[in-house]
Amino acid sequence: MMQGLKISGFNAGYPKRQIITNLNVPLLPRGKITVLLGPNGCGKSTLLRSLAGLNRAKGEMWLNGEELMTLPFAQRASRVVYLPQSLPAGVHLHVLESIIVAQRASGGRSSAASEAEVMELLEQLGIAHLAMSYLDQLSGGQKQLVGLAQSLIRRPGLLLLDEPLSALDLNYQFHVMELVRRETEKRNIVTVVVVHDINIALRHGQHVLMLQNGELIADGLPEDVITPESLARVYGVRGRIERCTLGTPQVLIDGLVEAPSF
Ligand SMILES: Nc1ncnc2c1ncn2[C@@H]1O[C@H](COP(=O)(O)OP(=O)(O)OP(=O)(O)O)[C@@H](O)[C@H]1O
Repeated sequence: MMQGLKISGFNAGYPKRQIITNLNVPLLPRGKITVLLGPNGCGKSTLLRSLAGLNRAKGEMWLNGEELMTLPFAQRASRVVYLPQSLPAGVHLHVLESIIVAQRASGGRSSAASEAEVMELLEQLGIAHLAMSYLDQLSGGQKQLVGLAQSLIRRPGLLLLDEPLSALDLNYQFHVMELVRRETEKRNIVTVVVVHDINIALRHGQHVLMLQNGELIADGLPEDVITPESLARVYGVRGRIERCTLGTPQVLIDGLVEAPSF
């Protein structure tokens, strides 16, 4: 049985607008973080939402040998969790309750998490002290961490995180990506994370997909996909890859490929 996520002939979009056309992704590995990159508006959120069954789509998606597109929504939702860019506003629950509610919403495939398990997860995310705080009284970054806890507690086979770092400070970005990497490995799941920061992708991604205008233009190891050529083609910037003293690759941007005219 094929392990990982395979996407074939995938089409997705909105009633009057097709965004993703005939997307084929040979295999996203299990136990590893795949980073999804691409310019604003290229279709990253549309793709993730469609994989989660939240947007209309056609085609095939195979997760560990099981075809998910033909499953009833509730069964698919127990296997695929999508964390949107921001949590819905106006939910008057405290953090602990919201995580228990999220877990119950996962369709009962996994046994109920104990309060101790939820608290341990909050501890790992550094937000245990917020367990009794109301969601609508949290900062943007704290809400993102709660969203991550709500996603992980549902024990998905496919975890889709849409810009989970956008409100986090530098230290938390690092901490959260390390946690997501550890959990992805421990749970042996497929995790896809949308980020805009190329250096986060290089440092924390173990596989990279690059989208442009709804089409997959590169798929592979971070250093094979993030190159001066792809940066110029996809983002229109002149970039080079340098190594820091610890050997980690970093992108330095020297300017735009074509200077804008004023
Ligand atoms: N509900 C909608 N109805 C019609 N078009 C939409 C809808 N939502 C998004 N789009 C369009 O689909 C295209 C892809 O949007 P999407 O949000 O998937 O891009 P993205 O790559 O996630 O962008 P960003 O990096 O800016 O978040 C955009 O042109 C957008 O205008």
